[in-house]
Amino acid sequence: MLDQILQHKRQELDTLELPPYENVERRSLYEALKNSHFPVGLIAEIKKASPSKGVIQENFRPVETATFYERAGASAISVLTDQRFFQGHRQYISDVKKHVRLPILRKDFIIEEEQVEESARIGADAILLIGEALEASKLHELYNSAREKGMEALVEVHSEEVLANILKHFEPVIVGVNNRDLTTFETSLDQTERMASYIPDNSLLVSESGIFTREDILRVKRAGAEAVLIGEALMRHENPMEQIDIMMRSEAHERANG
Ligand SMILES: O=C(O)c1ccccc1NCC(=O)[C@H](O)[C@H](O)COP(=O)(O)O
Repeated sequence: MLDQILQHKRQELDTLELPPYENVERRSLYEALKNSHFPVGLIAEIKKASPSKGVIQENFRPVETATFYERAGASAISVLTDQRFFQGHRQYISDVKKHVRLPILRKDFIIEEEQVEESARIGADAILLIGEALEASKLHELYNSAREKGMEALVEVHSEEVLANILKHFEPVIVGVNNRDLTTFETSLDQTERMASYIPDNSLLVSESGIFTREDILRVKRAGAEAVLIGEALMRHENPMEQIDIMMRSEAHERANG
C-alpha cells in the first residue's frame, strides 16, 4: 500500500500548483508538546478516511472538530491532506489555521521539495517526513528545507533499521514511532516499546497510531513516549472533547476530584 500511495504522490507532483502564501504566525510543535498539561502531549488528528479503515467519519467537519480538540486541551492538530487515500485536502490546513491557535502538522506523504514549499504556503507549522518513504539523505534535505521555511518536522519511523540510517545523517528533534506497519497495516504498541531505547536522548518521542484507551497512553508513556498522536479513537467518537478527557486525564487529577 505504501508503494501505491507513493506512486500516486509522484504523479500528483506533475500537476502540483503552488497556492499563494497565507500570512500566518508559525507555532512550535515541539514547545506545545513539551508544555502539555496532560501526562503526555497530544497531537489530535483530523482524518475522514484511511486505507486501513475506509470512511471513519461520514459527517466530516474539520474546523469544528479542530475547535473541539483545542477546547479539550490538545497540544497540536494533525490534518490529513491526501485526497485520494484519506479524503483530505490542503484547504483544511488553511481553514483550521484560521480558527485554532494550536500548531498544525501537515500529515501527507512528502517526498519532494515542492510539497515542503506548498506546506509553508498553506500555513502548516510542521510537516510529517516518513522514514520508510524516503532515502535518509533526502529526508535530511527536506527536514532542513522545512526548518529554513520556519516549520518543524515530525520524523516518523517504524523500524529500527530505518531509524539507524537516519541517525547516520542527523538527530531529528521530534521522532514519531508509528505503531502501524504501513505495508501490512498491522498495528501494535509493542513497536513503541521496542523502538524507545534507540531514540536519541535529546529527541522527543511521539507514539503514533493504534492508541484507543487511557491504558494505551500510560503504556507508551512508560516506554518513554512524551507525546501521542491519535486519530481514529477521536474521529469515531461523537463527542471528541469527552473522549480526550477520558483518555488523557491524569491519575492525580482523578484522585483530586474523587
Ligand atoms: O491509517 C492508515 O490506514 C494508514 C495507511 C497507510 C499509511 C498511513 C496511514 N495512516 C496515517 C497515520 O499515520 C495515522 O493516521 C495516525 O498515526 C493516527 O492513527 P490512528 O490513531 O490509528 O488513527
